[in-house]
Amino acid sequence: MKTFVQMETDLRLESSLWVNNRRCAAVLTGWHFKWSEVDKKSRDKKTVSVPVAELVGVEEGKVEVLPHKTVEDTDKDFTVFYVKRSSSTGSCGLLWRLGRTQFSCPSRVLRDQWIKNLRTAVQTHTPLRPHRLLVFINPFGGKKMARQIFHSLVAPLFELAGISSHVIGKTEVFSNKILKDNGKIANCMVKKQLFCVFLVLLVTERANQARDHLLKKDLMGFDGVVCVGGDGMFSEILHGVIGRTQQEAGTCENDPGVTLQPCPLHIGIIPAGSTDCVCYATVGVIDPVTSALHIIIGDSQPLDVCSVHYGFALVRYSVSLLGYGFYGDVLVESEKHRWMGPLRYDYSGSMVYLSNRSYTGTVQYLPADPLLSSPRDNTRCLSGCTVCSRSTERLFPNSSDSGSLYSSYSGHFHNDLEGEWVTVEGRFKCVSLTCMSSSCTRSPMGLSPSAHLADGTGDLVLVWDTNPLSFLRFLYRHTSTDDQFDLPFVEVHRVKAVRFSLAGDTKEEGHEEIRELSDEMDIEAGGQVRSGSRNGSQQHLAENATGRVTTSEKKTVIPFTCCLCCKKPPAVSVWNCDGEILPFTNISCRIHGQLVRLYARGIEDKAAIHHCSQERDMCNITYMLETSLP
Ligand SMILES: Nc1ncnc2c1ncn2[C@@H]1O[C@H](COP(=O)(O)OP(=O)(O)OP(=O)(O)O)[C@@H](O)[C@H]1O
Repeated sequence: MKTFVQMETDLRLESSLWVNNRRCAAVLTGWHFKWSEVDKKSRDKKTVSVPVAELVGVEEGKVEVLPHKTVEDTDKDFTVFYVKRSSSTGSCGLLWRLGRTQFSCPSRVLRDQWIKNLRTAVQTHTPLRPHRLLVFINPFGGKKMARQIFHSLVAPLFELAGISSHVIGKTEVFSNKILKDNGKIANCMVKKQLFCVFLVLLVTERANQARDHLLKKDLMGFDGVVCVGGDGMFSEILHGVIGRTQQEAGTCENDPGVTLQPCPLHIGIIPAGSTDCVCYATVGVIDPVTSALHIIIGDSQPLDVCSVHYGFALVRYSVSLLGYGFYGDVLVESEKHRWMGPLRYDYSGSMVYLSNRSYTGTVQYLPADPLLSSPRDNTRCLSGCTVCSRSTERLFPNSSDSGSLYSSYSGHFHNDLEGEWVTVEGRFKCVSLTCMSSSCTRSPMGLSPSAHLADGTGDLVLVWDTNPLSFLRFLYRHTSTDDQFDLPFVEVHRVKAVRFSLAGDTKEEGHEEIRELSDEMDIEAGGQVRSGSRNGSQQHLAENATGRVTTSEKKTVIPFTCCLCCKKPPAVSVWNCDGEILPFTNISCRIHGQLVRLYARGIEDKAAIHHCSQERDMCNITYMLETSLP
């Protein structure tokens, strides 16, 4: 802290600058860059204050970015790019846009001093800005627009921030990097602006290519991985990043009791899928420009991850929804109607609802400390959430500085599996577990509105069997602000771990199903499970470094085979794990606190930001009046 104060003092720069031919008083304090018109009456005077952490780039001359980048290279001007917020309708977060202001100085010397100081401030105070990024683009995700989204909206911003998106083509070779192109693998050249940043682009040609790349290729020197796609693509990258970290740490992911190592690589999500739930729940808006700006400034949002095991074999990781019963059935049904596009979810939801099914099972859960937080406490996990920050200290107790770089957490993770398990048994409409609110555009409050992104817990929602009308009421409440847990047949528990097993009369059928699936899925002792393919997009857990898994990929046998008009409803449902069907019913789940980090900062509180900026303006006005200008 002492050094920063010192740096802040060192970096102080104050002078008159001209914006649109109007004289402004400008001050750079290390943490903020502020300017306000000096010749206006004080009550009309407005101060613009940009945190240094939110500066995107500083360039010489008068720079325009729209419709194309143009630079008028004068020697007394410079242009500053920064994050500018605007509210958005229909989203819970704020849209970020690129702010731009051109400044003129009385002399070239002063101009150069401003540029140098602004760049130094950024380099000093934003240590998590990425310098090397690996970008994966799924050209088939969502509306198949991922490539265009990246090149038209994201690459220009990366370039401004010094992350050039000039693709090395067949005729161009940059530096000594030999690159494959023709649109498959392209490397980018680097232009020195704020930083020297290196970007590698990979447009995927098949499902799981990104995951395999992350598991097997040299990742030395990369700070982060950017995913341009939807939730399925994010999940692929999540598995790659976690798997690679455990491989390198020598941690056995198949052991359900093992403490997983937190991942040093950050993940950035540029939303370009048909469902972008993880992006929505961590940023508050589905907007490629907002997400790109979070990546550029190196925001860092820890995220809890749930591991799912079948016996001593890792099945998958989940961050948003792990749901049995209704949510599993809807996924199975929707897979049969992929041709309908996104409409298939509405159609399948209605069909499954009308079939009015429920399933027996035994749920065991390990409750989280009720004194820390509760799923019914009516709080929202927003940017700067105190529950999550306190959890960082609890999850990483031996870390000397819990605000320090993430890599320093390694090896200090606290294995928090103490407590008494609770067992409930009965007939459920659905059982679901989520590590985040899982809010999305359709359900702005999400599956569990008070769930936290990074507190090391998940919310377990048990919906007991009930009549169709009551269940509809429960489902409908997800689309409004009404409390979906305030119903007599619904329970919600904040938990650290969950086990599910088939119970009662379904036991035999369940075992049969698992035997069948075990035949389909080769599991070696201590090895990982490889599940089968779902329309080419299901992600499979890969062979680990030791090559213990040897099977080839096989077709998934979905146990839930009967159609909705069957006379006899199925006794067993399936698990929906972040949009993928799990091939096992009896599973154990465990939440790993802050296992990965995203280039995000959580959902910004619109009201607080507005209040804060008003206060800052007032404060700055007073400050300006008191400051004598040169
Ligand atoms: N080149 C590719 N060809 C086919 N599938 C791919 C390719 N690259 C990635 N995938 C797979 O496509 C799946 C879906 O991708 P993504 O999440 O980007 O799009 P989406 O439209 O949101 O998907 P969903 O079908 O889940 O709604 C992912 O599971 C990913 O593994």
